Amino acid sequence: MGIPPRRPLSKKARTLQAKKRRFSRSGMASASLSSEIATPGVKLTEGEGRLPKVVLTSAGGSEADIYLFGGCVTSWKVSNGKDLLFVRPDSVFNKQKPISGGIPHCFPQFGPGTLQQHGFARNMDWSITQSENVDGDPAVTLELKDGPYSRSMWDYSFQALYKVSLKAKSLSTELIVTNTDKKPFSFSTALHTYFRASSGAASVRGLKGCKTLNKDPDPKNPIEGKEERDTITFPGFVDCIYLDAPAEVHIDNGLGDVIAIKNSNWSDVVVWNPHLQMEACYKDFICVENAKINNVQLEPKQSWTAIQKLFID
Ligand SMILES: O=P(O)(O)OC[C@H]1O[C@@H](O)[C@H](O)[C@@H](O)[C@@H]1O
Repeated sequence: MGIPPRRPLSKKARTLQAKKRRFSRSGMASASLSSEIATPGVKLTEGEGRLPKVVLTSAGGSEADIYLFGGCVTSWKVSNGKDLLFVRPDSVFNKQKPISGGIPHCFPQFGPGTLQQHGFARNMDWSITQSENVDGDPAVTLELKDGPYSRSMWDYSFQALYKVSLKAKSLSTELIVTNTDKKPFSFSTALHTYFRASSGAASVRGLKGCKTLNKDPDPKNPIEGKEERDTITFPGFVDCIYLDAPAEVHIDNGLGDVIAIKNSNWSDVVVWNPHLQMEACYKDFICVENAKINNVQLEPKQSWTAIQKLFID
């Protein structure tokens, strides 16, 4: 019996096949593409530099962009169209450098340390493993696994799952790191969130009483202290770690918005503004980063989970 002749593909099937070919060439997850495309409010598109980008659109009118390169959320637009995140004007979208803006990952090192600054996760292609839409609220889960590039720096087998969920007034992320190796490993991590702001008018509340590690003037030898202020402002260069921070912190972006950052298991917060080190853009953002500064130790098969929720009134 010969091979039966193939039925010609419909236009929709041809487009899907072409997309699958395009993204699998660059190492992206093609297996998940069809289910991803079938999920309302979740779309895989080409972003800047033709890099694959997931766009989430909620029934409540909010929108979020997530680049697979770096697993980086670059935009969170609330229903009035305002983007509450910031991407630095010096960002490049060519995989030669991490995307400098939005919510880059720092993993498996916050730094400074023996690996590259902030680790390699922001320099690797993540893939889509799942997408869903619950009552008009979309979510996508990205995955990062070790490969030759990560192994050359950090010789461990791991899986990181990163679920980004969008609602009308919130953007949530859940990070699950699993040790898939036969030996234990340890890591530090952060979500290096860039909030659009008028830095001269912006402030952060909720960190009073925390133990601080001030990285100014020397990031390699931070000065220990305690935060005495109710409200942290940005009159100059700021680079400070807050240890054992509370589960909720508030940002006034100086542009008319108050954003609540709620978290579970992100024990620390980093507050950063480069001031004159980045003369072109320091006035336009502040970074408030949920972080895990002290190492998390994972035995084989163990996982660590942390959730960050950004809310707007
Ligand atoms: O320019 P990068 O690699 O994204 O890092 C920016 C800053 O990130 C902050 O989290 C650090 O506390 C700073 O010390 C650092 O300079």
